[in-house]
Amino acid sequence: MGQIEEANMSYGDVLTYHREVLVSRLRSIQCILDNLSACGFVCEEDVEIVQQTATKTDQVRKILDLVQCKGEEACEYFIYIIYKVCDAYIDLQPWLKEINYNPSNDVAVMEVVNTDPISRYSEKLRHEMSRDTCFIMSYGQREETRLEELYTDTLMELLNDCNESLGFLESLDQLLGDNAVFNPEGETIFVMGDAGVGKSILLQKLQNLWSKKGLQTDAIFFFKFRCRMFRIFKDTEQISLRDLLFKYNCYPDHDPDNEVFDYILRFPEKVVFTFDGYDEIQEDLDMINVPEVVSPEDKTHPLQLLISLLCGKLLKGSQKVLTARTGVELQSRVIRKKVALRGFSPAHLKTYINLHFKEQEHRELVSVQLDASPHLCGLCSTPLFCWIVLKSFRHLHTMHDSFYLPETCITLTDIFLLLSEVFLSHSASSAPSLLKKSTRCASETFRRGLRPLAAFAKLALQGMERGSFICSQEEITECGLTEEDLTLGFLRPVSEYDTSGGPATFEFLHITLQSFLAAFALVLDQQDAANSILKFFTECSRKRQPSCLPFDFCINASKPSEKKPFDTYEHLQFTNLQASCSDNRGMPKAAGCQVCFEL
Ligand SMILES: Nc1ncnc2c1ncn2[C@@H]1O[C@H](COP(=O)(O)OP(=O)(O)OP(=O)(O)O)[C@@H](O)[C@H]1O
Repeated sequence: MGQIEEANMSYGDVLTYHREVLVSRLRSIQCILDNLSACGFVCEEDVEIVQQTATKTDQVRKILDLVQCKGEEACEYFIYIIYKVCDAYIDLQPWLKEINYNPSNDVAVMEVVNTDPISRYSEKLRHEMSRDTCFIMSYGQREETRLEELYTDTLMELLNDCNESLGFLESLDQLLGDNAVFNPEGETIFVMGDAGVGKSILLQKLQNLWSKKGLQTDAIFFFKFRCRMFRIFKDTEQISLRDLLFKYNCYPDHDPDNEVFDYILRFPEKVVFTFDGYDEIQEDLDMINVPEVVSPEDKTHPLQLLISLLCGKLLKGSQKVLTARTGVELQSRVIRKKVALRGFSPAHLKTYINLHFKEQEHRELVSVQLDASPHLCGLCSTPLFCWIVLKSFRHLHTMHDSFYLPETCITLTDIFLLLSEVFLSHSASSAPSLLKKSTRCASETFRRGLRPLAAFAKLALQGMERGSFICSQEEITECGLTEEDLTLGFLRPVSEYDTSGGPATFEFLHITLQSFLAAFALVLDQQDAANSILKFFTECSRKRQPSCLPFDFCINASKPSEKKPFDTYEHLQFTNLQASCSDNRGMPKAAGCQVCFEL
């Protein structure tokens, strides 16, 4: 026999006694009907009668009447459904505690299927999130690696509002926890770090953990956004919060009564958001000059929605993780806690090498090379550069049986040249003979690959001049690139936000690669005067005030609505750096590059 506090009461009596609570708090009616019907407690006609009843509360009354007519077993099963599908009947969980409900052995063997739209949507989100996050995209579309086979922890330093260290996060699953929160009123967890330090991968891992229920949170919804997505909207475009969530993540199925959205509004603490790459939209936010939106029903510009979410004007209490490059400022009152990504420690680097190379002999050879070159090793604390370096080692080994990089003192320029060589040699080589490795001849590879390389460089420069990281098929063709060139790996498709079914757009594998190629285009163009090589320097010298977004647009009431071509500066710094490196090879060595890179 199951237990309820009013020990002598029958389940039927409990339903009568607590009828008011049940009528006012029971929401997901379909799930109750589905299960009652599957177990034969109600027939099709009963279901129709309930569904034809006008209001939700009257529907609950009808169901209560029905189960009470069917007897004790039906009444207990009704309570058992509420007990089992706790997400959907979250409002009634305190009531179950109050009556001290424990299922009887008889009812515990009965099946309950969760057909509630909220739970189903949560499952759908988890499923899609798991599918979308289980691979790390590398080498364009050429090669994808399972996240779990390559993900390595990085140093995650907790900071206070004065950027003083509060220690290090032990593991990523604690990111959403209360540890090191310096401003409980703040709504946003701010993760910052240099280009390529692994901010996006960290979010990907976080999303993947949530999809597998491996994250310390009881959030049942998780919405992920790349901030650059917000740039695809025209200035005049307006959307609702519902569209932002569902259209740009995933739609709830079978939810005629909008229960999912209502639930999100009622229980925002059950929602996690990640917004990746705030630096990419900082200037766009500067231009917004209308007051913040606070109504979840209103349509407004998506950037307004973003600001309202980050400030907690919308869905207050939801958890938000925002990433940005080092140097981007947010007002402290918005920030709940701050995490600075510091890249791989020597121990992480060792783990990462071991994941890359299965054979002990190879691991040792690579480690010896890295130990012999402190500059190279320094670069490898940044996961992106580490990935390039290790890929290059692997490529040299596969193609030429060698594990030796050309110089012991290596600059970023060398690293990107090596990456380009790897890409270009893919097109040049027929499969290497099983017995004989080819002899490496970098100059020959570049000579043969000059046409596509110059075309990619032109494309990169044009994008840089426009302040754009996305290129259309048309621009690609105009630069003389063929379909075959696209498979080299310099570009990767960006299709995630192309809901209109329009032609595909592309982005460079990484923004630093685009910067390098843009610099390459400048030095390639022999017609250009020497001073034009450094043309982005003037842009970077217009140093901007650190922004106190997301509030300063309220203060600066009117700003020009025209978008400036040079929105952010770091990639331009990088282009300048590469241009000056290329102009005088070997001058700023890797460590120097690293310092400039952080400017
Ligand atoms: N934790 C990690 N484990 C393994 N590889 C990583 C990790 N972090 C980053 N990488 C590698 O570095 C590359 C770049 O990482 P990511 O795109 O996350 O950098 P980022 O900090 O978001 O850069 P940006 O500021 O330019 O957007 C990844 O594609 C991946 O190959």
